[in-house]
Amino acid sequence: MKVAVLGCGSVGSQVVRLLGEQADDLAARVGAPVELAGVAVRRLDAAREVDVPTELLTTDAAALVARDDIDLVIEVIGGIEPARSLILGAPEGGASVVTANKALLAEDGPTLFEAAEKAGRDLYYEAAVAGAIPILRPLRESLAGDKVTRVLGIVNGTTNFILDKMDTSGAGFADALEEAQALGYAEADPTADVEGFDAAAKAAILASLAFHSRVTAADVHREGIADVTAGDVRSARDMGSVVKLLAIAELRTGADGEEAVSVRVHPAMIPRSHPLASVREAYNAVFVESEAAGQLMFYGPGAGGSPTASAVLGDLVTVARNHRQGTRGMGESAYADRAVLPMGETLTRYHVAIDVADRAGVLAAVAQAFAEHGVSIQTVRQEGRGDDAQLVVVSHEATDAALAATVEQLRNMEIVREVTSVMRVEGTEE
Ligand SMILES: NC(=O)C1=CN([C@@H]2O[C@H](COP(=O)(O)OP(=O)(O)OC[C@H]3O[C@@H](n4cnc5c(N)ncnc54)[C@H](OP(=O)(O)O)[C@@H]3O)[C@@H](O)[C@H]2O)C=CC1
Ligand SMILES: N[C@@H](CC=O)C(=O)O
Repeated sequence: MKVAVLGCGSVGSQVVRLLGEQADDLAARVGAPVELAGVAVRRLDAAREVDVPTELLTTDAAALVARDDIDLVIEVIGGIEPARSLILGAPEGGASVVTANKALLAEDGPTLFEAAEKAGRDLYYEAAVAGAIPILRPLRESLAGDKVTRVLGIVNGTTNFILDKMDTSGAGFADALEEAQALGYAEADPTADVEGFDAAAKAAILASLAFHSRVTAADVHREGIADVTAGDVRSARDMGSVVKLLAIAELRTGADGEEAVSVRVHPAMIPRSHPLASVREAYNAVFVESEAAGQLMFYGPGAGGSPTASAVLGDLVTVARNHRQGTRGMGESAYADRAVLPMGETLTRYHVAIDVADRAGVLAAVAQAFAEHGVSIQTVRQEGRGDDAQLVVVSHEATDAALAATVEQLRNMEIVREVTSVMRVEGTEE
């Protein structure tokens, strides 16, 4: 089994290391030696976390993929191009593909699956979602006989690391991000993490598999953590909650009465008693709810070179075994034709902190604003007096559009000095 590794950064270097260190075990599991045949990089002279024999290094990834002795291409370059062309080129040349590239899969997955299928080759991508956690195989295979109704999780290690540091050590956003980058968790451009693009790509992949539907990154409502302030984190703490960046994919009934898919990524407050609240540092966790199985939880390291390489090598063994048996794994399941629900129609809950003028009737006026949009209030409490007076409101579930309109109205009220924090709330309504 001859393997070409494209990219030798955080993930690729660990794939190369494991291919060397586990060579005997891999050969035993596959039933044939697994040989590293080449490693494509951008810079030949860059310092690497692993020693790669000079004769295996190349900057010509396309030529490596086109070699007719390559059985498997592992793509860990990332981004859209040249990754897409290389992944499309591999099956044409007779090789299967393992990739960790969620950005590309969420943008153009079906094109890649079709190319692999047409050529009778495998395309596996367990590492693309939640690092080392086996979550895609369970969704695709173990739960294939069940009906998944909801997937809820923390799927970005970098943002979880940042929010955790802000909560526990009072670290500033920039310092926490720098630490996450040094640890190899962040994407080449950390905007993808911070602005929620990475989590949105993973949410699209999860939703596609969970609901057998075609969901792309563009279908996902996305908000990152760049606007989460120390005040929001403090506000959450005062409520006995934490702020997490959540990816939520669920089946809901649309306005037309048809089953639709709702997929979103946004920061949310969750109670400290919620299992997701205890997911620390760069760990990820994914809850899956299905009709027959009930609730399942998957937890583990969601980012970093070595954990991600573990998932890549798991796929390698599967592909190699298929290859030895002259077969290929099941392709993606047929796509159900489900609409994607607009965010405005999605049911959510809000936590709103409002600096108000401390005078009679304030509470009634604020409650009236919520009522006018059909949003009922779960709890409201007043903090401080005089110039420091603040109302903290937590709503019951309502459409996101109604909640957003309520906040807009609050911002325009004369008695409201400032709406200081608006955040969605997840977890049981107590
Ligand atoms: N880091 C993580 O925790 C995780 C990453 N992933 C995914 O894994 C993939 C790789 O991520 P990561 O290892 O962090 O990325 P890095 O930025 O650390 O590494 C990228 C590698 O690709 C090489 N490269 C870039 N452009 C080219 C090119 N045109 N031809 C050949 N090689 C090229 C770079 O070469 P050079 O070193 O010479 O610059 C580098 O070795 C991405 O898709 C990412 O989303 C998935 C899960 C977790
Ligand atoms: N940048 C990503 C890496 C893994 O997918 C993250 O932080 O989760």
